[in-house]
Amino acid sequence: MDLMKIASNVQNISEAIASVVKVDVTVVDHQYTRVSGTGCYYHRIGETVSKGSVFGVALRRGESFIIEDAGQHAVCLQCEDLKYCKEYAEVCCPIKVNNEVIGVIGLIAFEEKQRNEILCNQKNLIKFLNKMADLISSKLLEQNSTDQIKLLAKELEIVLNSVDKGILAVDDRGNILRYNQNVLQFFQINEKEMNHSNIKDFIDEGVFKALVKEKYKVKNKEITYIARKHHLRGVFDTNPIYIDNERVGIVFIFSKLSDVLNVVNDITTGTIITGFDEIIGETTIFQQAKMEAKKASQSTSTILIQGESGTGKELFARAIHFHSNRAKAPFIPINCAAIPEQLLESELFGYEEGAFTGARRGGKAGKFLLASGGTIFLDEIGDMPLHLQTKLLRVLQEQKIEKIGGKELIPIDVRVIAATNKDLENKVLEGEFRQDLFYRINVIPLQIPSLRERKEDIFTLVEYLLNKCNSKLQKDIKEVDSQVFDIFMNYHWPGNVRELENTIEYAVNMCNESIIKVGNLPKRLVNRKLPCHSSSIKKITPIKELEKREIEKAIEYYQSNKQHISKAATALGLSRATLYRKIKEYDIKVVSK
Ligand SMILES: Nc1ncnc2c1ncn2[C@@H]1O[C@H](COP(=O)(O)OP(=O)(O)OP(=O)(O)O)[C@@H](O)[C@H]1O
Repeated sequence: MDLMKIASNVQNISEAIASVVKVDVTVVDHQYTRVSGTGCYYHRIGETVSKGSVFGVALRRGESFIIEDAGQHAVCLQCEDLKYCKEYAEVCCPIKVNNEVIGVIGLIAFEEKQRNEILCNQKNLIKFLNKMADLISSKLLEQNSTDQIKLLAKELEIVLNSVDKGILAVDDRGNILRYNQNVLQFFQINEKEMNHSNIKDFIDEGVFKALVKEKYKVKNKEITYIARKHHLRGVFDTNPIYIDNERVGIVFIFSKLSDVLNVVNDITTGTIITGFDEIIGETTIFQQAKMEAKKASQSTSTILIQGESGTGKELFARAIHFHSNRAKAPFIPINCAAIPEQLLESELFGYEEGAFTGARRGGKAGKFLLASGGTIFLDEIGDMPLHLQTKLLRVLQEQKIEKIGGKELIPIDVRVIAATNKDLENKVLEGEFRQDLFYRINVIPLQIPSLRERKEDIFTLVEYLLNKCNSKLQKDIKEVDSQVFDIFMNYHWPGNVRELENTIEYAVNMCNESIIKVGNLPKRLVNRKLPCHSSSIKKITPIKELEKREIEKAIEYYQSNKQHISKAATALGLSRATLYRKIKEYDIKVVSK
């Protein structure tokens, strides 16, 4: 508690007292510094008084007392300044805050007349001086609370400005009460403009009215703000401000949509960063594909990746994204075949609140919006229904999307990489895929070779996948037996690298030694004695067997008919005699009715 903080107040009070009481007044603080003074003490404000002086004693004792005969009093006799002292009498009173002495106020007589005045009014003067001491201490307390409030306000301002969201408090009518610096950046306006604004300048009046219905509490409400050249999409939350159970306003917390989407991306896909060095393959045909993909990553044109299932199309798409200058923005994959047709449109383009029954409150941002600034990977695009192909074509041409139930076209900046394991050109010929969309997405075609076409890569792939599985399953298998490689090289790998990866994982699970042997492989690979193309022979049925089956079928079908043999023979295109011969030959049982 420092009296110096209210020095000018203390001086005013001292002067007021001096003019009423007609004696000089001075105040000394707990550090023996003169804070105020009238008459000859006025010029001595700021000096340090001696600890042995009357004021020093008063400070230490913490009680009021009077010196009637200055110079003779026991206290005066110990004072270092005794020989210079011109005082006749003194009244001293401690100034206390919460029982702590923070200073002393004193009345000083420099003449006999003043001394008499003091002596005649001793009681009243002490009472009066105590009241003045209380006045000074309450002034100090008041100053301290004001300082604390100022400090709190400053701390709050620092906290509000260090939040990376726009925070804005308004009263019930929408008049601006408080805001942080981010709000100014968010709406790109200056303080003067903000001070003259109303919340309805930033959000739709209808939205503000709806807030009343929601009891001033909403979450993730979308906002589109267009003013002058500034165009912004964001979301906001609100909370009512209550003081003593009375609502006095609302606080808005604004975030940029792109920031929210980046957070979503960081949490969902952001950690799976794929580089080209994770795509394994040394053969010329595969290296060629990797080189083309690297080149494509430097452009923003649409890419169509074609290749059989499991060849690594998604791996390539990821590597292209993370090798491009969009790497810091989201990579959003969506499998067009895995999502039911009715849901695919809302997954891709999102919807507004109330767009259809069951639509989520606050609507939903589709994958295109989530991919803002980044890349969307449309996997299995060949399975996209025709009506969505039309919508996708429009989006790609106009670079704008329209949410389901939405009224506005939202500009987007998204690179599209599509992939398919179907023969898309054939689908175009059969009318199942729009030709114009095919040309629109096939700007940079990328063909990923099947594992069959690059069997030499099996060696490096096995080494890579073995390491991957070892760390996944916490095993330490060193190598793969040469007989296993023989089987791998003779197999036709319809599931490509995915199938090889799963085969290795199976073998690592089954292997209890340090080398994977034939016995650790899945049965489907080991039991294949014949070269890959001969497997189809098993499926070919001998003609005689087919003939027997068809005769049995015809006889069973006509068995309730009196002329069942004649009918069956006609149906089979045989004479009755030939049919009888074949029934005998194949030992078919005939039950006649
Ligand atoms: N060249 C490669 N190097 C290392 N791993 C690969 C390679 N190609 C594919 N893989 C692995 O094989 C699995 C399947 O790859 P991916 O999903 O990219 O294939 P896809 O062609 O997109 O399959 P689908 O057509 O079924 O969607 C993944 O685990 C992937 O990591």
